[in-house]
Amino acid sequence: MEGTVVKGIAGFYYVKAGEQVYQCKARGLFKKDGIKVTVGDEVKIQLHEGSDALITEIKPRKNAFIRPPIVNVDCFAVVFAITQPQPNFAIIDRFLVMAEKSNLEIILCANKADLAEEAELQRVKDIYGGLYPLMLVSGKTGQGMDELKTWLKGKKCALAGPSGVGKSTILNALEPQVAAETGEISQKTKRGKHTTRHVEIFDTAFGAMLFDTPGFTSFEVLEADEEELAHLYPEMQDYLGQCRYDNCRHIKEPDCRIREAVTEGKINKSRYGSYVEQIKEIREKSKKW
Ligand SMILES: Nc1nc2c(ncn2[C@@H]2O[C@H](COP(=O)(O)OP(=O)(O)OP(=O)(O)O)[C@@H](O)[C@H]2O)c(=O)[nH]1
Ligand SMILES: [Zn+2]
Repeated sequence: MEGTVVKGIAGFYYVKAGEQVYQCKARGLFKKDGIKVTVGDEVKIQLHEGSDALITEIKPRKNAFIRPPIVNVDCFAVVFAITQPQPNFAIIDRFLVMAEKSNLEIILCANKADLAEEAELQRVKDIYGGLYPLMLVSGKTGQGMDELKTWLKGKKCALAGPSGVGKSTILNALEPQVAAETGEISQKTKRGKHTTRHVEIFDTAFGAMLFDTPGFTSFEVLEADEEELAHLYPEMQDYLGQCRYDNCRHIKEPDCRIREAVTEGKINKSRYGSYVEQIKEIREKSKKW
């Protein structure tokens, strides 16, 4: 039988196959390959009468995240607030770069549309409108939720974004049942900062599977290298290879096509600023080693 690992606690894995969830054990067989069964895994299981089922095979993964530990994410909904708090575009772009690197579909959820001024909305549209599907939503009023559901349907999705932008509120608007269960857990988690908690993926009535990943707020490391970074900015693709130097990093080099495109307004300044910041960060990090 085949199914999806929806939860792992204390050595047990919970595998959803059809409408049933089976409590399973995983024997040592994966450990020798350095693989640990993870939430999101597609697996084969064997049922044993009178005892726990056994996971016998892990299917190849599409992608894998360490913090939080989840795999096979089809879609990242990167959430930010259009206002209150003001968007931190550098952080949004880091989420986007990570998502680009992970081979998954990206949608942007600009939340708190109910509070946003026209100018604030316009700024967000100017930066991201042509790059990614951009949804103006409000977890509070429900604006945009139907459109969001249509995008998420049929996929394993994670809401990602900084603290306080409204991820829990959106989750609640999408599927109150899921939010209720995760709310309880986060209450417990908030008591101790380093409490580890389990990750879970929930089936929704509208046909998406949602990872409950409240920890998906920041990144330990930016895993791109200098050369790769520009490839993770979709708007730069058309211009790569047209700079004077083959190894141009598009910072100060002469005859740089990317910087030209920024001047011409073809690449957004805010996005380019994030790129430069990330290059500097990658350089800093390589100095330490
Ligand atoms: N007006 C308005 N307020 C919102 C909206 N979405 C969230 N809020 C409020 O913004 C605050 C933060 O929302 P949360 O859903 O807790 O944010 P979060 O991203 O889950 O935050 P963390 O749990 O810290 O990661 C709360 O006070 C919400 O009531 C919205 O669309 N409109
Ligand atoms: Zn260049």
